[in-house]
Amino acid sequence: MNALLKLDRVNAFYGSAHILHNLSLTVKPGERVALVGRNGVGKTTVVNTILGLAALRGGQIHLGAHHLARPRPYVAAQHGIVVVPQGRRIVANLSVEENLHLGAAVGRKGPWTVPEIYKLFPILQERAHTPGTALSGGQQQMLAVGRALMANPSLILLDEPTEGLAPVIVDQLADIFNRVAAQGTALLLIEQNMSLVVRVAERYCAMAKGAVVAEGPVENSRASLHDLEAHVMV
Ligand SMILES: Nc1ncnc2c1ncn2[C@@H]1O[C@H](COP(=O)(O)OP(=O)(O)OP(=O)(O)O)[C@@H](O)[C@H]1O
Repeated sequence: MNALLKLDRVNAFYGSAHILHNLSLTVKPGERVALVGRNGVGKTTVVNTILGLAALRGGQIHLGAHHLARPRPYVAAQHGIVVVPQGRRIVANLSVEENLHLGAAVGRKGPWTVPEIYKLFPILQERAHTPGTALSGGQQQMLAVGRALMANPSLILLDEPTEGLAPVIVDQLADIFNRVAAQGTALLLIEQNMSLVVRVAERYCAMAKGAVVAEGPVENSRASLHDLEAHVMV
């Protein structure tokens, strides 16, 4: 079976700044992969390159069987790959429910509808008509995940979804990510909180200086946590 996402020796730039250096990475259907590494190694740039927000100049990206010649955000979504961006980017003048509908704009059919999102996140139903940005940080993150699910993706790229959130919210999100993955959606989790990574991921790719430099299995164990922390310690 084709990988959902395959980056093969990708080089990416912001202007003349060369950020990704021959980076290779694969996510298969249903897989839960963590992309880890210190601040500034280029994790967000991996996402930005898939979306066309950083310039791809060398190497290849495949989304399933599709060769991504000109990356654009809507092209990724059409092929079932959606992003929960760092900072969430909830649209300020839209309600919670309107923000959810935005996620469905790509028109992919599948199990996720507004009522299904409300079953996953009852708090979003309670606050359906509130402006999205009036929610707490944790609730906004739930909204960002719900909005991504509305595109009925085969793979969700989560860019630091727990940044700045209280441990109790992180626990809730870990549970949600596991429920979403159990239903068959693959995850690529960019995360600094390794205790979340060991609860959600089954494999890690560690980055340094714009390339993947190590890969391995992840288990919900102390040994795995220790192993992962070595890749992010400054
Ligand atoms: N728009 C931009 N223009 C130029 N350089 C950028 C731009 N965005 C990021 N960079 C640089 O690219 C490098 C990689 O940044 P990136 O955000 O991908 O790292 P990261 O691993 O996601 O780190 P963090 O955990 O801090 O988000 C950094 O040196 C950063 O300063």
